[in-house]
Amino acid sequence: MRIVVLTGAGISAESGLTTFRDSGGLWEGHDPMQVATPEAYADDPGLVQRFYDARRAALTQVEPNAAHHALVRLEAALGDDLLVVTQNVDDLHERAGSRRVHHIHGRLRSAWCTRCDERHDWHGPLADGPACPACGGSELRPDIVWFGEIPYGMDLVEEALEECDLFVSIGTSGVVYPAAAFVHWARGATLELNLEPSAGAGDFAESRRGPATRLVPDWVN
Ligand SMILES: CC(C)NC(=O)[C@H](Cc1c[nH]c2ccccc12)NC(=O)[C@H](CCCC/N=C(/NCCC(=O)O)S[C@H]1O[C@H](COP(=O)(O)OP(=O)(O)OC[C@H]2O[C@@H](n3cnc4c(N)ncnc43)[C@H](O)[C@@H]2O)[C@@H](O)[C@H]1O)NC(=O)OCc1ccccc1
Repeated sequence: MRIVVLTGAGISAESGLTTFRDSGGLWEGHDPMQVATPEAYADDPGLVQRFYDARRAALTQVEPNAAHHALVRLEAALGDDLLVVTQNVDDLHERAGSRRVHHIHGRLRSAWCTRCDERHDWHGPLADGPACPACGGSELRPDIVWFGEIPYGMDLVEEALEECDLFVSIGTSGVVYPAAAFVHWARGATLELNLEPSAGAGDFAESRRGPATRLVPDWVN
């Protein structure tokens, strides 16, 4: 049984990470959808860097939850027949022990040098313009896919969806594309596990309602 699991902010909500739409959504009075754009970074790089520095720092205050851990158990059972595709930029899947995780929208704990194109594991702030460990330049940006930018590894994801026997979507509102279209790209059966109906709920063969920390372990066990 080849399974592709798509996760969104809802799987990390019970770990204490605010989702995009549930937290009243504002950051320093800014709509995240406005800050997470190359235009915002061009206009006010300091604002965007502080946005991601704050979220990167918040990772030290949270731990993976029962939903993340259940997917680790599923990976132990399925091995390479399970792929977790996440829209999340947090590292809770990996900290729970998942190995086969693909971040289509990037990672908070990675910095990308737009001068030498190197990527570096990064835990500290970027707002103070640190030097790139590879080229010494000061053009490190968050390794995050912003609105209007192409998500990472779409070929890998498309192939996995075309070959899967089951596609499961966990904790996502189904509003942001191309992730919101994956249910249509999936060849196999489709299941949604979400607190409330997502925008694409009607496109799933089955939808279950409830918190991820209950729904995901129940589904895996
Ligand atoms: C807003 C939307 C209309 N706009 C888009 O989709 C745009 C434009 C667009 C492209 N195609 C379109 C077609 C139609 C319309 C618009 C478009 N898309 C893009 O720009 C994308 C790039 C989008 C990526 C942007 N970056 C992010 N993140 C990183 C940044 C950052 O994190 O700061 S998106 C970001 O927002 C999205 C947030 O959604 P969710 O994760 O679902 O979170 P949300 O808060 O919305 O919902 C939480 C859900 O969880 C549930 N929940 C809450 N608590 C729990 C709980 N406890 N348990 C269970 N469930 C729970 C709730 O009920 C809720 O349903 C995530 O994807 C997240 O990564 N790029 C692109 O299309 O390039 C071209 C292309 C495409 C394909 C191939 C080649 C080229």
